[in-house]
Amino acid sequence: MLTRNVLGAARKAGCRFISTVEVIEVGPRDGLQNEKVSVPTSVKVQLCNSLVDAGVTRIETTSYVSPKWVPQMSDNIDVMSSLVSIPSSVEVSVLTPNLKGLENAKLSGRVDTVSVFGAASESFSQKNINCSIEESIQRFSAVAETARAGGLKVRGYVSCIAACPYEGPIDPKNVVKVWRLLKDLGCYEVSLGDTIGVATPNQIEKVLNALVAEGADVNELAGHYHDTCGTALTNVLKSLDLGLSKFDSSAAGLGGCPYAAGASGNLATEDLVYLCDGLGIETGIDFGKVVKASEATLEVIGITNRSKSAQAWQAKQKM
Ligand SMILES: CC(C)(COP(=O)([O-])OP(=O)([O-])OC[C@H]1O[C@@H](n2cnc3c(N)ncnc32)[C@H](O)[C@@H]1OP(=O)([O-])[O-])[C@@H](O)C(=O)NCCC(=O)NCCSC(=O)C[C@@](C)(O)CC(=O)[O-]
Repeated sequence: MLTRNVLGAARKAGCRFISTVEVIEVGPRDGLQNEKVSVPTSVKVQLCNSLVDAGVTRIETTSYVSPKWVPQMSDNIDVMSSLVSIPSSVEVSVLTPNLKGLENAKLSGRVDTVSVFGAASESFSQKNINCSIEESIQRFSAVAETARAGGLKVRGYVSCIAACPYEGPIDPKNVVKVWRLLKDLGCYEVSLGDTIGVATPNQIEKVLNALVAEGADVNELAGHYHDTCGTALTNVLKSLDLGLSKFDSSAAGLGGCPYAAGASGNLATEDLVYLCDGLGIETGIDFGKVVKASEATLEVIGITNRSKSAQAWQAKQKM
């Protein structure tokens, strides 16, 4: 339960009565997929295990896509075979664009959820998965049917909810159209991707209002906001105000999409947790442990933590 003070703070910040936020950690997949330095499997496994140790209860660990298209994820089978001991209370998800990906994902024995990923932009669909939106839904339909028959949950993504790197601004109607198709094929949750991180809160509001007007349940939506223009946290705040309580984020703000030039990382998990902690919203995640979780990965890649709140925390630790 929220205390009166916390509720007051949340109201002041414009948030509705949200007391818990579900964080879907996508760093090991979305965060790493675009890194040019090949990250050893053992480091990816350590990242996943440390994030779970930090309190993460939903984690996207890898993707079963073509190794020619995304070489960084080519060790998907090895990564997953090292993660079999992740507690069953943690929901493990992976990307599967087609039946081949699904069949490989099923081999691991530790996948709870497979994610299919569509786009509200034709051009992005072509560049990302080499087919039209319509063709992608046909593929996803086969994936969803087989996955659900095998007891797996199916999550959907809609990329380019505000803008496309090739087509520019995207009409919310196109987002609604793809959301509906994904829902109809059995996705229990649809994650809304501001793929190139350019959306501002008013645009997020338009998209969410358009979805809700067409019958979307906010409890079955997640925000997936990249932070290219520094607006990801404000988009979270706006989304909380509109009733969303699930957000994808990436430890250390790692990430970028191989088919969206210039798109920087996801919203950093640290910044999401910091915001929620300050608003008195539970995430179940230990801030300091998340900062530490990505240290080895960052060292291999040769970069520092991109999260502002993590940087401030690290500076304080050195004092
Ligand atoms: C979708 C495909 C596979 C179509 O690729 P394609 O070339 O059209 O597929 P294909 O069926 O013609 O197969 C070509 C080759 O790929 C192989 N292949 C085919 N499927 C698989 C598979 N599942 N796993 C492993 N190998 C596979 C297949 O076996 C064959 O191998 P070959 O005979 O040439 O040796 C390809 O376009 C692809 O892998 N694209 C990568 C997409 C990707 O990972 N993008 C980044 C993730 S999406 C994202 O980041 C956005 C998101 C989700 O985060 C939300 C947001 O921010 O908006």
